[in-house]
Parts: sequence; structure tokens; C-alpha cells
Amino acid sequence: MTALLRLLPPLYRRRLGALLGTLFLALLTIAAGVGLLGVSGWFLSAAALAGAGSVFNLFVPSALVRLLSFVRIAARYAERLVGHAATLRLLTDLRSRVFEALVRLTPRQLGRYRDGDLVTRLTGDVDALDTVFLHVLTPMLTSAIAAAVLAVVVGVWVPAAGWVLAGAMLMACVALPVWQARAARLPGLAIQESQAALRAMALETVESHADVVALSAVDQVRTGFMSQCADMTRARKAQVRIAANGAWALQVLAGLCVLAILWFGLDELSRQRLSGPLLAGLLLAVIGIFEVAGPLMRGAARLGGAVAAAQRIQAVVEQAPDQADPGRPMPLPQRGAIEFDQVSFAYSAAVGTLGPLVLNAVSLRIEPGERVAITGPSGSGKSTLLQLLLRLEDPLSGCVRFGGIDLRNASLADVHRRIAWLAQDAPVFLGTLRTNLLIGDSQADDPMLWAALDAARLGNFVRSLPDGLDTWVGETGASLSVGQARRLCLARALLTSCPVLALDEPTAGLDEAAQAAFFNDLAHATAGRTVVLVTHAALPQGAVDRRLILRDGCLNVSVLA
Ligand SMILES: Nc1ncnc2c1ncn2[C@@H]1O[C@H](COP(=O)(O)OP(=O)(O)OP(=O)(O)O)[C@@H](O)[C@H]1O
Repeated sequence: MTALLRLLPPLYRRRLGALLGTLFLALLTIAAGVGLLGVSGWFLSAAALAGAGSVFNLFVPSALVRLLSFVRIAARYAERLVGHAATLRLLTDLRSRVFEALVRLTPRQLGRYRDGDLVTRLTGDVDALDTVFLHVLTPMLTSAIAAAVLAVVVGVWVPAAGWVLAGAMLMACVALPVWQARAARLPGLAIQESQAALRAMALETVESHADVVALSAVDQVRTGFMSQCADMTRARKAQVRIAANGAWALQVLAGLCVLAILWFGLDELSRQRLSGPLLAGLLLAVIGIFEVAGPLMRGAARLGGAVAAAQRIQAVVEQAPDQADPGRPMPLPQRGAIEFDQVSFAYSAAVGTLGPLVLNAVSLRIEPGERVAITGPSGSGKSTLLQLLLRLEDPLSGCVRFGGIDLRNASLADVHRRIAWLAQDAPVFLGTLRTNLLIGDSQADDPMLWAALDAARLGNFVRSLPDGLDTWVGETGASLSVGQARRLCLARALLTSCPVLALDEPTAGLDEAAQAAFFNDLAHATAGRTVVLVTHAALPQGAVDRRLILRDGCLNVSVLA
């Protein structure tokens, strides 16, 4: 519950006007509904008695019935409109907050979550929170206020029944929902977690479908999926059972109140302190108030899920990025030498412990405009070196500088404006070739896009496509071969105006001839820029200025290119 109390009030404050408007309209709907039942009871009984000889003015109650019916319909319509609009805005606010929190986290932090789990936090968990205002707070507050007023009205005519109604409504609006929310905590948590796991499994299965089929692992995947579905069904059944128990308890309370009204009301009637039609009106109004408390039972049973969702969202929103900008970042020069000064680094293993040293006192200086290739056996730490250059990781000891400034003293945004990165697993985004390229430089015109594509050796392929730059590349570049997707990402990196290019295996997926052609063009394509190139490919003479070999975390051999 603490997570809900920390997450929602600031969001509610931003939309206070619309939320108060919804509460007012909901209250008006309830008042009109309960009033309608009460007046109808009074009207019908009085009309029946009038037929039996007593005098009754039909005009006032029939006008009241029409008025209350109209008010109830109009208020209900307006409440739905205003309430849903306010909730949708709340969810949008919350979703953008979660998204902002996610993009602040470092790749290392995001790597701790499964992709599907993050998607669920951003969608399903956020959606689960609409329950709180629409299905819990609104019915709880409005039924409580309406019940308090009705208890006073009943109390004026039948005091004992008024007290019974007040006690029953206190149970219905407070004790029962609290009990339900507590009971639904575990099933709610199980539902949110099953939803996240199912989404993650579905995403992974779609992405790895070909491998799953080729490895004959379909049955294994299906069994895992079905067992997760069974968990979800069990949790949902438990939630429905809690809602049904709540509804059952509410009916018992309603029955008790009706009996109390009849018991004490008939007594008042026999003493002529109350008329028959008024007793009938009060009776129906009491039944009416319990009708409106019904949705609260369903809402409270879903509160457990909302609490679990709030906890899962809170875990992301309150997580501080583990690499923050310094208080007063130092501006980086536009151009400058790159220096690794006695840099040692190890990845974290278990919580609080470090794995083996990946880089061991590495020192390296790369002059502006120099092209340096870093080669070495697999697992020797080449990509790690680039990650430190981009400040995706910080050294354990030593420091990495650009233009003489320790990267830890600069803002991350400034670092990434100076150094463009082509990662080993660089993504192709859903969209066209053009939209993918424009991520490198949103202002680039067509000649610039073609120049980048030509430099990445993809220009001829794109020219052969009927839609050229506007060719749709599908989700994660599914309509491109691995080599073509790689070259598209390379073209995107080349398009940036960064003075340094950090390229991790830029020619992966290219045949030997294309690799040689790419490296022969490298000097031209990257003219004037510093290039730090990690590769296993054979480099033609003159492709780079220097070639270094990283072995066992040490840059121990330096070879001229
Ligand atoms: N996120 C990580 N967490 C823990 N260990 C990691 C992580 N990334 C890499 N490593 C380890 O660090 C070492 C160096 O990895 P790195 O990817 O830098 O090597 P590499 O030289 O680029 O290899 P390759 O040529 O195969 O790409 C490896 O032993 C690897 O297992």
C-alpha cells in the first residue's frame, strides 16, 4: 500500500480539478439513483393508498421521479466522460514518468530486466492502476458520503435503523474493502508477475521462433508457457473468489439493514410517527445505497494487483541511475586526444563482488584524426574498452580522458555528442531505411543519406529497391540480411557529426571482398575523424594508422599498420 501512497498522490495533485469533478458527478449520480428509488417507493405506496381512500398529491412525486431520472442519466454520462478522460490522462502522466525513468537508467541496469518485463511495467502495470481511482476511490468516497447522508435521513424517522445503516455502511465502505485488499495482495502480485512473465515468454518465443523449431524445443517452450498460464488462472480465480466473498458479505449487510428498517420502522409506523409510504421510500433508498456499493467489492478485490503494479513501477521510478552526471560538468572540447591512463576494469559478479580483471592497467593515447584498430582474441576485453570510452562503464582505477578531461567530470550527453558508437548488437528500429538513418542526424538531406549508405557499402542495394530510402525495414530489420542490417547501422553512425567513431566489428556479416572494400574506403568515409575500430577482420595495408593487440586485458603489443 505504501507504494500506492507514494506513487499516486503527486499524479492526482496534477489532475485535481478533473478528479474532484468526477467525484462530484459520481456523488450526484448516486444521490439521484438512491433518491429515485426512495421517491418511487414513496410514490407507489402513496398512490396505492390513495386508491384505498387516502388523499395524495400525485404531481410533486411524479415530477420528482422525472427530474431524478433525468439527473441520474445526465450525471452518469458526464461522470463516465470526465472520469475516464481524467484516468486516461493520469495513466499517460504515469507512463511518461516510467518511460523517463527507464531511459535514465544505464544499459547495465536495464540489462537486469527481461524485455517483456519492462514492457509490462510500462503498459500492464500502469493500466492496473486505473482501478484505484475509478473502481476503488470513487465508489468508496461517494458511497460513504451518500450513506452518511442517508443514515442521517433514516435516523430522523427511524433512529435505531439509522445507526444500523451507519454501522453497516462503515463495514461496506471501509472494513470490507480493506479486508479484500489485504486478501487480494498475493493473488494480485501473482497476476502482475504472471502477466510480465507471459509477455516476456511470448516476445522471446516470437524472436527465437526459428531456433526453437529447428532445435525441436517447441514442446519444452509450450510446457513452460502453459504452466505460466496455469499460475495466472489460479491467481485470477483467487481474485474472483475474493470479489464474490465481498459481494456476498455486502448482501448480508444489505439484508440486515432491510430487516432493521422493517423491524424498527414498523414499530415507528404503529406509533404513527412515520407514514407507510415514507417507510417504503426509506426501505428502497437503503436497498439502492447497497446497489451502488457493489462495484466497490470488485474494485477492492483488484486492489492487490494495483498494489503489486505500483511496487513494480516504483522499483523502476525510484532507481537512481548508477552513472550520474557530476554536479558541475566540465564542457568537453570539440576535438581532442583520447587517453586511457592505467585503466583497470572488472565487471560486477554477484551483488557487492567483482569478477576477474578484464582490463589491467591499460594505457593508450589516440591523437585527433588518428585511426586505430584494436584486435585480439575473443573475450580479451576489446568491446569493454569501447564501453569505457563511451562511459557506459567507469574504470575501477585509472581514468579515461577526452581532450584532457576525465570523462567522469563531463556530462554523459556531452560524451555521446563527441563519440558515436556502432555496438556489436546495434539495433535496426521499426520504420524505413530513412527513419533509421535520420537517428544518426535528424537534419541530414538525401545526398548526405546516400553518401553515408555508399560509405557503408549499402548504397547500391538501396538504389535497387523500388521504394529506395523509404523502404520499410520491418521490426528489428527483419526484411534485411544480417550484413545489410549491420551496414545500415554503420551508415547511421557515419552520419553523426561526432568527431570520434567507436566501431565494434563494423564489417560483421560482410563477405571478404566487401570487408576489404569497406576498409579501403575507411579513410575517405571517416575523413578527419578519430576512429577506434575493434575487429577480427584482416585489415588491408593503410586502412588504419595503428593496430594494437589486446591480450588478457593488457595492450601488450603495438604493431604498425
Ligand atoms: N556485462 C558483462 N558482465 C560480466 N562480464 C562481462 C560482461 N560483458 C563482457 N564480460 C566479460 O568480459 C570479458 C571481455 O569481454 P568483451 O566483450 O570486452 O571481449 P571482446 O574482446 O570484445 O570479445 P569478442 O571479440 O568476442 O567480442 C569476457 O570474459 C566477458 O565474458
